[in-house]
Amino acid sequence: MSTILDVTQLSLTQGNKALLNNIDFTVYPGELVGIIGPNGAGKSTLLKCLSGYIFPSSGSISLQGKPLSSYSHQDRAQHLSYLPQHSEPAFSFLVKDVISYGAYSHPNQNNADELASIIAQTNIETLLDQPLNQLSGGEQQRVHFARILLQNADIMLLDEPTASLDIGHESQLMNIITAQCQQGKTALVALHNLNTALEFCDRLLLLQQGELIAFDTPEQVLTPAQLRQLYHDNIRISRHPDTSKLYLTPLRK
Ligand SMILES: Nc1ncnc2c1ncn2[C@@H]1O[C@H](COP(=O)(O)OP(=O)(O)OP(=O)(O)O)[C@@H](O)[C@H]1O
Repeated sequence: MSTILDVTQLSLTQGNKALLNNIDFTVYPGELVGIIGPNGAGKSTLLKCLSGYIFPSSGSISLQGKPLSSYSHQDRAQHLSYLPQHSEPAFSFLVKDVISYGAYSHPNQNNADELASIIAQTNIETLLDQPLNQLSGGEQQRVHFARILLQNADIMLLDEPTASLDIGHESQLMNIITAQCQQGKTALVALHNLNTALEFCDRLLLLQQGELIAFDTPEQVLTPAQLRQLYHDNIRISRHPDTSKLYLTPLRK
């Protein structure tokens, strides 16, 4: 199968600090890839490079076999969507207008049915006529995710899309991403909740201090030895009694 994303020898240096150091990986269509790693590991920096929002110091990023830098803005927006970790609403845009910006890259398509379905899936029916900057953090996150879904790009780059969500909405959002990937979309999602990463992701890309430490199936990446190296004795590593999957919780000392 041909790849959808090829990252080769990607490095980014700011001052004398290497934020990303010789990162190599490839992603296939339909994959749900979790990007994990401790605070400051470089997850957001990597996603910003992949989105074209910032430029690497060296290395290359190919999207569907073509250099990312060769895409026009509109072309790129049709192939790739990006949900940043933080986005402060500067103006009091209405929720329904914010979502509609998702269709900006394909203005001639009639997407009324798709829009209605996305609004229902993300549970934002009652928010549509409200100003975005008067919503809670989790509500704003769901609105931005709805905008990304409407953009309908081949690859979604999502930076901690569940960070402000309650566990029910977290599950809903991850299941929507899973369904999208089953229909052929590809997702790269930065996550801190490792149980969520274990439950939903096909592969995990583990970063630490700007280095790619591992890129493999969740159980191959999150070995007890690796977890101890990353999080020391701050976590409890067990197996879930129902699923036998690895189960990680903060440890009270
Ligand atoms: N514009 C910048 N200039 C210099 N250093 C930066 C810049 N942006 C980020 N960094 C540094 O790069 C490193 C990686 O930051 P990044 O935001 O990518 O980490 P992260 O893995 O997403 O962390 P978190 O889990 O806390 O969100 C951090 O040490 C950060 O201080």
